[in-house]
Amino acid sequence: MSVRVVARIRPLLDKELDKDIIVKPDSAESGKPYTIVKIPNPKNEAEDFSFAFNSVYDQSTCQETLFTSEVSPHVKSLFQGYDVTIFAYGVTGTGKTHTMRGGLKLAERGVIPRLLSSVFRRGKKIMKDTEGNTTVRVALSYYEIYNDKVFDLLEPPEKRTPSGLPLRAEASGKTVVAGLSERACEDLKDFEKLYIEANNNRVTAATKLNAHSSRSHAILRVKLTQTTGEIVRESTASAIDLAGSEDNRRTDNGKERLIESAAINKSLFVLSQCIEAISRGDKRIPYRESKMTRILSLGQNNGITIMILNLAPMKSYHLDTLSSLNVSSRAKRIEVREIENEVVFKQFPKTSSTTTSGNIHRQPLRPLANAHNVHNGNVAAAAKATDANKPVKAFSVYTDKSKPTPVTSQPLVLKPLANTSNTRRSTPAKRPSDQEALHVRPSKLARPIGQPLMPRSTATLAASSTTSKMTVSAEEIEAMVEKKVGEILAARAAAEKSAVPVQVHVQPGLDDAVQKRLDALERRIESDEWREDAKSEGLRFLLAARQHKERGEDAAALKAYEMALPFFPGQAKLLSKIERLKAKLHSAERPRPEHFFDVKEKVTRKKKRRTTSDDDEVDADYEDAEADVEEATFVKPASRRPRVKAVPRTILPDDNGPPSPRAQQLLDIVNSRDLVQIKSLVGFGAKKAKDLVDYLELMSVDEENCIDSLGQLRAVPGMGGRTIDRAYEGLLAM
Ligand SMILES: Nc1ncnc2c1ncn2[C@@H]1O[C@H](COP(=O)(O)OP(=O)(O)OP(=O)(O)O)[C@@H](O)[C@H]1O
Repeated sequence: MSVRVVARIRPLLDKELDKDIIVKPDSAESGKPYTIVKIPNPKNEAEDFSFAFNSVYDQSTCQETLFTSEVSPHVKSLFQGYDVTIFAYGVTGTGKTHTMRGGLKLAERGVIPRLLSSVFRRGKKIMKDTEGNTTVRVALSYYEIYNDKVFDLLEPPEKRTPSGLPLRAEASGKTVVAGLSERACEDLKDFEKLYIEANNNRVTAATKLNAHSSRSHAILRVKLTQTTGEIVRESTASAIDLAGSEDNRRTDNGKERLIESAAINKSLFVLSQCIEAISRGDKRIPYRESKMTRILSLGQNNGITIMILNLAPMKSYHLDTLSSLNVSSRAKRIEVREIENEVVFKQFPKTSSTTTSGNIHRQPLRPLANAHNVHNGNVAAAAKATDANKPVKAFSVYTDKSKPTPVTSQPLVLKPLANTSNTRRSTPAKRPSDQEALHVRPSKLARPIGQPLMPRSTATLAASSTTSKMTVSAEEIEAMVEKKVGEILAARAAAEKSAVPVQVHVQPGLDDAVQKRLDALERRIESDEWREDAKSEGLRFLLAARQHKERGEDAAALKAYEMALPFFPGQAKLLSKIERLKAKLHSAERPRPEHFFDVKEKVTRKKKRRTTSDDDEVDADYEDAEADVEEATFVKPASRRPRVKAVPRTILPDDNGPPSPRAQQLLDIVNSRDLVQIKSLVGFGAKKAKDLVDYLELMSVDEENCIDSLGQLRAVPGMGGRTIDRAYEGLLAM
């Protein structure tokens, strides 16, 4: 993934005064374009802080200049199959909506209408140039995330459900919004009509700071589909107008606005955590902690990301501006490499013998452009080969001079080339098949002779660094790629076919305790402990299976276990469960109680040592998942995590009411921001304590802004689930 971070300083508005300007652009060398933002140190105004960006746009920058410099070059990449994400970040009232949406007049149109206009123009040209052989289709989705819930903006507000639309992890690792509508869009007029209508649906509420403050993150998704015969190339441009971060004390917010602000601050905080983690090169990016970051998938997605930091130049925004400058300057350290997308066919090649023969006429994978992908085994390996000192997973640092070249100027190749979620995993896969596929990815370098699609310099570099290591033949690679794609498609088909409800619902007949544990598991699935989206999908199936089993619905349980199988392929215990259920259904004899099997299996599993290394990884995945299902349902929970000992279940005081003395004690400890005190709470390790303190620091620059209720505390990232209950119960036990 590549992230380009630019800053835009807005002009003064009517009542703002020149003398209050404190934010200024600067250049690294005189006469060069601006790349630095300067702002005084609030504690010593004689001293300036400098923040470096890829580009800085001053108050005089018009909409066209910003678009031409920052977005327009990536439209070509979009048509080459890359995903492009553009998001505006900044404090309320700094010009995010102006930048993304803009005004109605032609000159004032923002990034979004200009992007659409560009896409339609280029699409028409392609259709004309290919005399209709290539068709280009544009479809729009538009949704908002309000209070961490997703709502479709193309649907009227009456159709909204209180809980909003769920997110779904695709087998490819991509996170999508389930049930989101998509409208085909023929031309700019179509788009404008849809866009205006949808914006009327957007939740906005006036605040003291800005009379038209947007209180939700708005995400426009432009899906581009180019079809030439059987070959489909799909890519997506996402334009995101983030809600503004703000300081509640200055906005005189009421209760409702406070809740909105908490949700906004939470998601922006998680965004900043993700950015920080990526820039540090962490393995674990906490992107799953808010819906917005899950959808953005920072650090997970491929393609091109442009972050526009909007800034107001005045003193009244001083501390907020500093905070957002801090976040964005971290984003600037995110690695700057793009990844080529993988191949997909409109129709997956039939499983006839020809597809596995050496005669197939499809390209295994697209050529390496100027890209190296840290998530991709072979490219990372190639990078390693060329730079032994550089860790494969490391992120490189921008130099201010290096404006990232999005894609090499290769011609539009009407070859199987698509950005599809179907064949891509965001993280190194755990399943053996995926591992295998990753290891064989040198296929990108084993392009059939005579098709030098790679720019020469890149090709030479890549080849020189890897050819000596090539041990797999083109046919073998073909077969392996085929196998990999087949597996993914099978998993997807299985998931689509499923009639088994995979969401956890309240089930009559399950007692409260069991239901609570199921709910807890559901939350865990959503939490960062389930970083592997595909794995959590598999877990959902397992969970559904266990519910069915508990209710004696063996046929449905069998089906759900079968649905889980693609996520844990070849997993022996899962297979044996399936077999047992089949046998049980077949014989229809009265079985022993199901939980008897489970307990026994669990004990046996614990005693047994695994021996086959090939199966280790998949078994570990499966067993993790299965252990969680068991823990959540019927078996005495395994003591995998420390528990509060022998404390009778406590009734917590009303989350949003006045805190009880004990709750107040908990809040005092939290508000102390003292790591030692916070770490003394049950369930708080060093990391959790630090995250909490960081959050409090980010929420307010001084120490007056405190958490006043357990409800507010629960809204803090990482404080979900039973965290607060356990800390509270722990205090009682002391
Ligand atoms: N570059 C600019 N040129 C002219 N006016 C601007 C510019 N940027 C922002 N403005 C004006 O500043 C005001 C606030 O901008 P805008 O509503 O876009 O802020 P925002 O960051 O989207 O706020 P919120 O987070 O509340 O949605 C608007 O009146 C807008 O027209």
